[in-house]
Amino acid sequence: MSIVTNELTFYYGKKAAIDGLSLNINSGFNVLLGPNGAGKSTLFSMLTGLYQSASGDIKINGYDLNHERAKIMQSMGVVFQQSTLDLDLSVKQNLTYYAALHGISSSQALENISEILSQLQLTQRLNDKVRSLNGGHRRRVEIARALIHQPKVLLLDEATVGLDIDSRKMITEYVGSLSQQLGICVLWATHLIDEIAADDQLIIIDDGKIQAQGISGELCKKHNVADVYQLYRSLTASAEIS
Ligand SMILES: Nc1ncnc2c1ncn2[C@@H]1O[C@H](COP(=O)(O)OP(=O)(O)OP(=O)(O)O)[C@@H](O)[C@H]1O
Repeated sequence: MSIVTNELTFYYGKKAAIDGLSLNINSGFNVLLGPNGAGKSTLFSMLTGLYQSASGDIKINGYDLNHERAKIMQSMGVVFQQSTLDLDLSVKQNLTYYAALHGISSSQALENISEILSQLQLTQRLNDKVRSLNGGHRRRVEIARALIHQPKVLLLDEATVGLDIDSRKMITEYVGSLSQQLGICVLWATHLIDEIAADDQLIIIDDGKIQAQGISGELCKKHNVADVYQLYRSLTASAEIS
């Protein structure tokens, strides 16, 4: 499982939001850390094929995004920054509809949903309308939806922003355990520094460029700083962080 980008560039008008970005990540929990405006969401839009790179290329699990997008999408799950759930449908309806889009049979979908909702402690909410769920539960439904087709690559853009501490902890631990148990390649974009463990793969992005990539604890040693916060401060121009 891998995501490899080579010299990616993306412009909004004349401004380069992604600027010659080369990334190489494999199975496991990979944290993409950067301040507001660093280019995280733009990179996600490129990795999902929504935005076309002005130059460079993207390979996901060995497939070229320009030529084999359908194959990539079959094994990619995405949780975007903004919710895309239908609030007036139930949890089950949201999930079964998405499973059907992936060509999963109803019986298989129900089996997958039951297992994932149980892991996410949401079984009791299966028939509730999404509108009645709190923010943490809605996020869990989005993660469940992204996992229904058993993806090999999982992208999450600021999945825990705005959630309370318990929900954040539950979601980060769950996604972290998925990446270990199933060998999924997770790319977890965040600007919340406390979500990063010393053994996580860390990619620091700023100004549309990778500023550092490696095991979080090792990067701190290499840059001779005490913690990720100091590492982040030393590598980003306008660090504003929670
Ligand atoms: N639709 C747009 N039009 C023009 N500029 C944009 C647009 N979207 C983003 N930008 C700019 O591109 C740069 C990268 O933005 P992007 O949203 O990718 O960063 P981000 O790291 O995801 O930030 P945030 O954490 O605030 O979402 C920023 O300078 C931003 O102002």
